[in-house]
Amino acid sequence: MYPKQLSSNTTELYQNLFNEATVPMLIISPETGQIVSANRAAEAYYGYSKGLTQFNIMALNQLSPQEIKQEMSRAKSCKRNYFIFKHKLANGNIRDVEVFSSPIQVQNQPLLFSVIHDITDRIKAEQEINLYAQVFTASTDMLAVIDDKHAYLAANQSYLKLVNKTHKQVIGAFTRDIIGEHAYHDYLPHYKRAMQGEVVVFERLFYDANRSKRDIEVRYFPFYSRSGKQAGVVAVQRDITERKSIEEELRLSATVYQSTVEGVIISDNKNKIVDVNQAFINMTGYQKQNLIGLPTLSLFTRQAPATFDIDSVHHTLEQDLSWRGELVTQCKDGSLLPIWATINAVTTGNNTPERYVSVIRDMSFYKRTSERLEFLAHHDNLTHLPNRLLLSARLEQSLNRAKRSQSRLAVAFIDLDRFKNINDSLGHSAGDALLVAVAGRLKDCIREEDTIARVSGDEFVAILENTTSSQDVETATQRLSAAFATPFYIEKHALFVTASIGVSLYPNDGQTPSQLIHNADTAMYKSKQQGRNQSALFSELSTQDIEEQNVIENALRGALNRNEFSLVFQPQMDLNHATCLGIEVLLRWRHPELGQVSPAVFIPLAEQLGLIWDIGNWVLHQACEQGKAWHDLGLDFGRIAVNVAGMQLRHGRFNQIVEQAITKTGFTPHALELEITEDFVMSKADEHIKQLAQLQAMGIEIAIDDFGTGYSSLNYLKKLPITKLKIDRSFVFDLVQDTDSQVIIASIIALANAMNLSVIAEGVETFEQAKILSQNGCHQAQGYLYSKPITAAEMQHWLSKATVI
Ligand SMILES: Nc1nc2c(ncn2[C@@H]2O[C@@H]3COP(=O)(O)O[C@H]4[C@@H](O)[C@H](n5cnc6c(=O)[nH]c(N)nc65)O[C@@H]4COP(=O)(O)O[C@H]3[C@H]2O)c(=O)[nH]1
Repeated sequence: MYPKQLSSNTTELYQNLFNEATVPMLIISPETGQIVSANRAAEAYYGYSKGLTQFNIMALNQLSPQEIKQEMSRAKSCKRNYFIFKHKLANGNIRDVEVFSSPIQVQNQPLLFSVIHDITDRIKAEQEINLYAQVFTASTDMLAVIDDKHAYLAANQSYLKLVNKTHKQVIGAFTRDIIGEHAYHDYLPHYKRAMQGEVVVFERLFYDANRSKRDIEVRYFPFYSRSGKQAGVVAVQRDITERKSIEEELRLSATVYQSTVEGVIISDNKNKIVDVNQAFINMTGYQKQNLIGLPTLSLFTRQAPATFDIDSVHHTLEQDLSWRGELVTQCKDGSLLPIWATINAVTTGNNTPERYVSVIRDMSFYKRTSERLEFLAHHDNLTHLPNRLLLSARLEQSLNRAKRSQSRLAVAFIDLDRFKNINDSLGHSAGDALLVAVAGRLKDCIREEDTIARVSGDEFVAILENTTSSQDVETATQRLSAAFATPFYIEKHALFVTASIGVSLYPNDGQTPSQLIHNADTAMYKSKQQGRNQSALFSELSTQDIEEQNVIENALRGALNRNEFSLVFQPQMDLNHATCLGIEVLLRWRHPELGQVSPAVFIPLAEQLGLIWDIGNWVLHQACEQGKAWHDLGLDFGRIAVNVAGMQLRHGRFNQIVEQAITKTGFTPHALELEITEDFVMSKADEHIKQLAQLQAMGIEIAIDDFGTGYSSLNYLKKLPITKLKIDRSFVFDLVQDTDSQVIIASIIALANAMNLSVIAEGVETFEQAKILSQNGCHQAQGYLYSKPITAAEMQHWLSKATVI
């Protein structure tokens, strides 16, 4: 509905107002859109002075005639009275305009009165604000605007997520209420600085809604009102947890790189060195600056291992982008260092190598350790001689050589005589020192191509190559024996040590390492039986010797049950009165096939096999029974002396067994004497003082057998509850000719006298020996001169006669 018609005066007034108004105004025909009239401000604005009425208003909008039509009909019917268009000015600028249109009627013609507002700048500003708002909202940084009263003016989604609150809860709320008292106090000093116009950057830990720890970087910017007054702070917070952990990883990697004990070489894509770490410098002694630019692989020698091939390393690196293996690098001082290298390419996205990282591990320690382990596996720990394993391997090789060259070789088995005595009397450290010294001498007396090995305790085996003639064998054996010609000085003792040697020969005595070693052992055993300190050839052993060796062990195991043992008796004489002071009981073993076996052979074997306990108990019981029987017959024989092996004494129940033998047989303990070897008793003197004292308290006497062959301590001799020393028969044997033996015997006698012990010599065969002994103060003797060991019946007969010879 258009307003009613105006009077002409009013029309003129409005016309003037229209023309002079500072706001651009247009009068437009709603039918056509044609500009009917434009005021001066409009002409100035559009830049068409006096020419604006030639335009259709919509032409300014650059619409098509069809669009103009539609727009006009919309304008006529539409209730809204303003529109926003883009109008083109005369200078070609396009401006955003807001058109306020009011329908008027002039001279019955319906017109549109339009006021034009240029809103280009406002729209631009709005667009800008809108853009910022979008950025603000969408930013992954957590943004909040806080006013000077600590209240939130704005907060974006990320921030709301961080504090786990809604927009409504946050806006207008105080920071203290949203982030909590603790965080508020943390933030406060930074906020205060920002409120003084500073840009503040700091980091802090934040626990998110899931209670996971996050690293947050906070930036506070001051923000100002239009008046230029600071209105608050813009807080930009960024979750730097990932960045921090990457930084941490990098820092760690850098620390590892510099502090690792493994050398690291970094090279470029042409494998030229760009950096090395300190460990590599320490390892090789090079200066870093001298290495930069060198081809990495040039550091590794082509020497060892033999399989190393630089070209294949290049090839593998190109193909697999990694290589690992054993190499050798030459250090600055020229030494060669075994290393384990792991080379990996660092690639770009398309798998092209950008860098190579070589990690170098010093293998010298492992090499040394494995060499050491290898050595230990094949050598005896004490003497460092080859052990049985290496001996077998070497013998195998020697045999192969001998087979090829049709030559001969000898295997010598060397066993120290009475080594156990030394161990027992001087202790294990002296025993060990002796073995080391023996090993040294044996090593010195063989040729370079020969081998000397230690196969067990005091047993050594030598491989003597190219021993073609029997003269060669004899010379080699003599050389081995010569190793024992002079005493060994161990712990201030001069030890005269001998060895029994057995020799087997390839090809006659065996074809394999085990056959040859076994046969040399058998020959050695024979030389022991023959009285020690000699050598025997396996080829010279009788078949019986060899078989005996093999069957003796089995035979001994059943000997007691088969009643193969018996006792013989040998009187002990008073030289002054030619009366019997005692009787030594000696064990005999007769095997149905082996015949009589010497105690020198079976007693050590019984000890070795652990049979001596039962055998010894049997002897003790039999001896007591026999003594009782003779007592019952009224025969006077002084004491019965029974040999006791070390192993029996070591048994916790020995004293009990003695007591039982006495009780069961009814024999008097005062007529019993136990003979204990010097070696054993000295080695365990402290342990056995109490045990022997108990026996002595029962009335039993203790004598020390084989005196002079061991290493007695005077101190222990004084402490031990003993009453008698038995001079070993080896001294008596050459008493007449050998002044050394005379001196030793004189010393033993003097010692016994000084300690108030009685002394008896064994093995007396001649009157001359008896005379010298007597002259030196030894008035007791035992030996073939008086009687060989005889059976119980013979002894009984001997005793029942007038015991005067
Ligand atoms: N050449 C020579 N020899 C003489 C003479 N008078 C005695 N003999 C021998 O000297 C050895 C003395 O015994 P032993 O030193 O205790 O040495 C004994 C002893 O250590 C051990 N033995 C013997 N019977 C037993 C036993 O029942 N138990 C233990 N544990 N060992 C025993 O066997 C060793 C050897 O015993 P046998 O062969 O019986 O050798 C005996 C004896 O027959 C002589 O004038 N000239």
